[in-house]
Amino acid sequence: MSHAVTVSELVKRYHPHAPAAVDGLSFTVERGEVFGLLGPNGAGKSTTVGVLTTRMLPTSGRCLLFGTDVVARPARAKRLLAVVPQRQNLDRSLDVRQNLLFHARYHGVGRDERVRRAAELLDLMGLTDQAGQRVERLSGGQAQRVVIARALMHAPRVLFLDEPSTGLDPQSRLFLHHRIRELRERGVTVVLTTHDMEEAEDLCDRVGIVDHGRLLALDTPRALTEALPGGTTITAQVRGTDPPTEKAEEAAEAAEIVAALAELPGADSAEQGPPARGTGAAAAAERCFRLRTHKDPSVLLPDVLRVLADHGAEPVGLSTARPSLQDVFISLTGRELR
Ligand SMILES: Nc1ncnc2c1ncn2[C@@H]1O[C@H](COP(=O)(O)OP(=O)(O)OP(=O)(O)O)[C@@H](O)[C@H]1O
Repeated sequence: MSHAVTVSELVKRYHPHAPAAVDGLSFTVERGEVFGLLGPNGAGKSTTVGVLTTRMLPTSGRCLLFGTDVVARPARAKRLLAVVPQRQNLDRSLDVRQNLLFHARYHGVGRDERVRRAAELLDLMGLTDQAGQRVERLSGGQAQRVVIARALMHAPRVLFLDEPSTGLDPQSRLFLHHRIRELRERGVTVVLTTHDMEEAEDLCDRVGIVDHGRLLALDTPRALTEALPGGTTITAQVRGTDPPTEKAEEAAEAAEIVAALAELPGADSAEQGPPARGTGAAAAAERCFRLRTHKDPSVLLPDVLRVLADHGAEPVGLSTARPSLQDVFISLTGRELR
């Protein structure tokens, strides 16, 4: 069975002498998967989606949707796909429901089926109350939902979302993420582009990290972060001594704590770090210890607390942090994503 999306050695050059915007990209997307292309501005994500959605021609390489070549068979490819662009392009002269119905008619969906699908999608997107409203009166989040509902009216098998959360408030973003998961449950394949690593981590079954038109890594968010050296960090904030002990004594005590933490079974390394909380004298007096592990951190937490208690150190905060996709990007490129 063919993949939902196949991209092979895709190259796109906007000008003959300009560097390639997409530079030999290859990946596949499975049926029913939420797949994310994650990368900074200018990485080539929108260009890749542009070729896949027949909006632009590639310089070389091949793109297939469910086995259909998008360059050789663009009309057939268009029936299989829907795209939600970065900027909403609703028809301002129509109301919400009419936007959906017109789109379906354009795609040859019969009358009864159009009406049925519009009602179902308005409900799915939480827009039933806005069905008769002119689109210019909608909020940004509502308009985004109408664009998605409209895109789904011809029952595409793969939905492309270009930076779907840009400009959305946190509540609308959450709503959108729920709906995208629901679409996956219904068997729709979703390909989204984002430069938001939290979005990619939350939503995507697999993520392809792109930079300068090239694929740097591709895997599940979990596998990408777990492959990083360093593993999970456990941070313990400890109350300062009162009255403050001599500097030398305090340093010796801290070194003992660090050594004991580093010796715990499952610990990869330990160190003393700068205090992480607040400002002022109390915070300045706080001390912070960090331990890195590749094991389940919850198993280590009781041991960490025991080490602190053994040294008379009173914990005031304890937290764990798994590496993020941001850390993966930094390790791959040496720069931050944003
Ligand atoms: N129409 C165009 N003409 C010339 N160059 C273009 C055009 N569109 C994009 N580019 C260039 O191609 C490269 C990739 O751009 P693209 O928009 O695909 O990246 P992106 O990863 O989607 O970034 P963003 O998140 O900013 O949309 C960039 O260097 C961009 O300047």
